[in-house]
Amino acid sequence: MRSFVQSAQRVVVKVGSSSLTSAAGGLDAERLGALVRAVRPLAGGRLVLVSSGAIAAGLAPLGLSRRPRDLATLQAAASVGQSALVHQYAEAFGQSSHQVGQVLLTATDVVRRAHYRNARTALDRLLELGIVPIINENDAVATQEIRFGDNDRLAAIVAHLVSADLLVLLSDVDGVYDANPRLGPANLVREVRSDADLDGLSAKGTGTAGVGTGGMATKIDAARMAASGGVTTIVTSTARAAEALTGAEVGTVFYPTGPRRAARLLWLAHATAPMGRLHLDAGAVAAVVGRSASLLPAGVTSVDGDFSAGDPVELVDPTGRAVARGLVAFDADELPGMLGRGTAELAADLGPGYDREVVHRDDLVLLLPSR
Ligand SMILES: Nc1ncnc2c1ncn2[C@@H]1O[C@H](COP(=O)(O)OP(=O)(O)O)[C@@H](O)[C@H]1O
Ligand SMILES: N[C@@H](CCC(=O)OP(=O)(O)O)C(=O)O
Repeated sequence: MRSFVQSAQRVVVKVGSSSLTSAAGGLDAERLGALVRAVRPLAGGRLVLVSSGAIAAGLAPLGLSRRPRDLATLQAAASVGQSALVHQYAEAFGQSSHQVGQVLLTATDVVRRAHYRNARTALDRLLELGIVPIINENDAVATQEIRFGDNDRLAAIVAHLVSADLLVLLSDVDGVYDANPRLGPANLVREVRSDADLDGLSAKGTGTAGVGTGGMATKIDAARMAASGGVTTIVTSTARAAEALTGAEVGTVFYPTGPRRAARLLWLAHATAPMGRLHLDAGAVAAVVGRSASLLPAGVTSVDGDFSAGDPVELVDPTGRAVARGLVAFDADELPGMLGRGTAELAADLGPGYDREVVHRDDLVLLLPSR
């Protein structure tokens, strides 16, 4: 038995579209009901559910037989499907008198400091009130640029946002195998303590006929991301969820590989699309990487990209290697006139608003050596 599961006070469970849809596509109320029965013992303060399935649930009402390709129709399907999805959760949890609360997040909600605090406060309060938060990406308004992209990654971020002790990623396969088990014989990977345990693994293909976006590769990325921020993660199937949540040795466990980090910094480190690049001189690299200092305008030699204040950018060393990511404090078009100059001089010249860091140390993450 796994004692870390039995002692977990807050657990984030993520369920994929593959576990909620019928073979014909569309939402399957029975499968959803089975999932709810499996997670119900944690409901009422310990459980946060991250559920996919909005797009799958929206297909039939819109008369679509498969996932649409264009963003606007996807958004429409998600909008229609999300309400059906949450309605079904409300009914299923309602059987044990548990209330659910829908929370739809976009990437900006966990990057910008004020939004991040707001999301955290809202989730904390829901849990204190004994309500089960049902989280999904806000697909109806998310654009390509500001997407989490998949709910596995979103669940890893949510696990940090609520300071969860445990993240459980549920799918239609009972763990991570060394190759896609649907395509031939494969061996279950029981434990991942470092990236070396994943050497040679192949994670191509998904189980869902095009309604989900994850696949095993995104679950592995999300589990590594959560583990790098100190959250233990189990990957297993919905069918084994009840066992996994009582501590049975099922699925694949990713053990923590790093200390706990704020969710927004975790997202920043793993954000797939920085909006620009700041080129640093050697002194600035030494300050930022070696001494965890803020980045000042004096150490920036040039800037690429079209970003606004608050956007994620990559910090690169003089050889062009990305060494860190951060939330930039100025718009791209403000920076060229500031580069290489001291903050006092900038303040005297341009005004007091310019006497500050280009990237504050609290908004900076150093990239993992493996990246
Ligand atoms: N190495 C692997 N181990 C386990 N499953 C794998 C692997 N590689 C690919 N897969 C596939 O990933 C699928 C799960 O991903 P997906 O269907 O996207 O799940 P969900 O919709 O639950 O997020 C499995 O059904 C399996 O076919
Ligand atoms: N947000 C989307 C799901 C995206 C996603 O990651 O799907 P999945 O791989 O099934 O977890 C939806 O609700 O349809």
